[in-house]
Amino acid sequence: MSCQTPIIVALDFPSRDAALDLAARLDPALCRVKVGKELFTRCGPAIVETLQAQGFEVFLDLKFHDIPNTTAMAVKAAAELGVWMVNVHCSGGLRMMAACRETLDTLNGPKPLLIGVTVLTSMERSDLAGIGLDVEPQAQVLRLAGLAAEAGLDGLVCSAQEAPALKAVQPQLQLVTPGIRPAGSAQDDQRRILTPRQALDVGSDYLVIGRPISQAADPAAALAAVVAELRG
Ligand SMILES: O=c1ccn([C@@H]2O[C@H](COP(=O)(O)O)[C@@H](O)[C@H]2O)c(=O)[nH]1
Repeated sequence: MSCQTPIIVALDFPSRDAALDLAARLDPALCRVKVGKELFTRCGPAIVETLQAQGFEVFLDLKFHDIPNTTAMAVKAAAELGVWMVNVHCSGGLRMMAACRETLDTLNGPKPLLIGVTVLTSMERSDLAGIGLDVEPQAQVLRLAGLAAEAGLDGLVCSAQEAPALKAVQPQLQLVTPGIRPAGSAQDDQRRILTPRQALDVGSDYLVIGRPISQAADPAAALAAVVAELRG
């Protein structure tokens, strides 16, 4: 049965043991898990298969960004691994995203949600200026969202701060929002943040939460607190 929770816990760890230690403290009925670049580069597909065997649906957060054929074949490999969600950078362009969509659509069986990364939640206006984009993050997110919608993607990675504007123009896209910080927790390197409750209230579909849970003294209690905040 598919998990009903909006919470995705980021397993950002340097080893299999550390990731599985946290997973053992989490309940697959209360959260999904995210495998990102650090853990996947250390452990490979086996860590995904292990987490799936433990009952977790896995978001493979490798943010593919390459020419259309290479990206589409990477997405196909992720689909064949049985992940629940996979993502590509929208800045790879319309043809790249469309190639991923077309490739997934040719596959038989369950397909992962195909999600486009817009503007990283660690970035603010000055970071965009540094890469030659003289624009507010939300304007760039909306531009990339239009391309993702045209390519037939299922959703976007964005900040929850952009959710109201996105839902107004692309209500069919599911919004996956990192940069979630429970009140009182450290901002770390994130810049465009909201609390779990705020994020859900403004239209986020999925909340990606890493360090506020993974680095907590009691990760299970930290997850339970987020669950309670969302129910309250
Ligand atoms: O724009 C983005 C895209 C991905 N992420 C990832 O989400 C988690 C957030 O972790 P925290 O510890 O809660 O900051 C992390 O794995 C990032 O790679 C993101 O933060 N922003």
